[in-house]
Amino acid sequence: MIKIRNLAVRIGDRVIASVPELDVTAGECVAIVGESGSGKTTTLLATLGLVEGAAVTGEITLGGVDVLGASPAELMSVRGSRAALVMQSPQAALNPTMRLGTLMRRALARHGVKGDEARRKAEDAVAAVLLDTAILRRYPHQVSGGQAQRFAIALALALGAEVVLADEPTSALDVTVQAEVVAVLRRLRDERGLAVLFVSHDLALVSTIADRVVVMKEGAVVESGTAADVFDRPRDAYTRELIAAVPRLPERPAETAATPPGEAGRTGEEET
Ligand SMILES: Nc1ncnc2c1ncn2[C@@H]1O[C@H](COP(=O)(O)OP(=O)(O)OP(=O)(O)O)[C@@H](O)[C@H]1O
Repeated sequence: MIKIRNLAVRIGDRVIASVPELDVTAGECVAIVGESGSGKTTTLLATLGLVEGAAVTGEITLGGVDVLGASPAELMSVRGSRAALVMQSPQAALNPTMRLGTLMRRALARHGVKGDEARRKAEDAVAAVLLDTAILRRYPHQVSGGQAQRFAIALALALGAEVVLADEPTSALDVTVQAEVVAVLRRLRDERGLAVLFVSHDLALVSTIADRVVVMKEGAVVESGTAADVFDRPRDAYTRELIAAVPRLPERPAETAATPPGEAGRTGEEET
């Protein structure tokens, strides 16, 4: 789904993100963590071909498309369908004058999906993120931040997204709502094989979803490995510092990779 090799993003002489190797496969969540300015967002935006004003070199494949060699039209097409960006403030990205159902229908129509099929896809996607279909009749200002976030994920699913790139998707939300949004992503990863690239500075939250973790500092990867390796046996001093700064890491879901699909990482909170 995502393959990065020898990525370097430079502004003048300064390398703001350098990632030798990063893969995200179907049914897997990889988190990039690190303090502010470490290069997390730059890496995510480079993966989508959205970095501007910087020189990007290396190899990036997203949903089968060679991002650095693709035409603008090819990039638009992969971003609009197979890969979706979920941002911090989804409400800001939703047209305030349209009901969510209209918004979803218009997006589907642009992909040639109309009528009953569009209605069915919209309802399926909304149910997949554990929202009531009544939400489709509401305007963006009539839903909470967590609901808007989940609707944004539903929109991506309806359009056929196989990979979601989430940039601090939960930092504008309170803790319980954060847990709900992450539970939805976890469920979609486990049940639909969604690939998730999750960028966050919140290690406690990351520990509840990541299968693998990449730690960045000052634009470089200082450590990467399975969540168990990075959280339980950190090798790098900076990773140990980051972990020490978290009051108490929540218990991670039972080893996600070894658990059959549909069972991994499920907790009661997602049913709320
Ligand atoms: N277009 C740009 N022009 C100049 N500098 C930039 C640009 N984009 C990013 N940077 C710099 O590159 C570095 C990495 O930024 P980036 O946003 O990737 O960090 P981050 O780890 O995502 O931080 P945060 O958690 O605060 O979002 C920062 O020092 C930032 O100021």
